[in-house]
Amino acid sequence: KESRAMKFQRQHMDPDGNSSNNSNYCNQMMRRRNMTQGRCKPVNTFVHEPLVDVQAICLQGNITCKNGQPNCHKSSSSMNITDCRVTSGSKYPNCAYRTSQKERYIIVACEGNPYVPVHFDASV
Ligand SMILES: Nc1ncnc2c1ncn2[C@@H]1O[C@H](C(=O)NS(=O)(=O)C[C@H]2[C@@H](O)[C@H](n3ccc(=O)[nH]c3=O)O[C@@H]2CO)[C@@H](O)[C@H]1O
Repeated sequence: KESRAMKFQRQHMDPDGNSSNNSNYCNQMMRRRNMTQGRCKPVNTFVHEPLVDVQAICLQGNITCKNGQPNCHKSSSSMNITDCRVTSGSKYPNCAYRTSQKERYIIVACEGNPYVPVHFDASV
């Protein structure tokens, strides 16, 4: 069974990638990372920073997550990310995404021992 930490990495980590001038990045990556099975996952963010830097976010002060839990943390600096958003013309199983490259602070939820990211909450 995939751990929540590994699921977070599968869904959100792409340290060596970037989507600048690759409008197909999300179409490729959403499929490659298994987020187009059963349905097209509507929204997903990939983070183009080293894993250790994203894990270090869990050391920041606690903030409230969108779901009201108190175990979210915001990155201390902005990060290179790609937002993938399903297009209106997208028809399962041919999931079609808009690729948006951004520099944003990111907010993740952390859990466990070791205390690591398990959920991507938002970017700001
Ligand atoms: N505090 C917590 N602590 C611990 N765990 C927590 C906590 N909260 C949820 N989980 C768990 O996480 C799991 C999960 O998949 N949550 S999810 O909301 O659907 C993820 C969102 C995110 O993947 C994506 N998104 C969204 C915006 C964006 O900018 N970028 C972007 O990528 O869209 C998804 C839907 O929004 C689920 O098991 C839930 O129980």
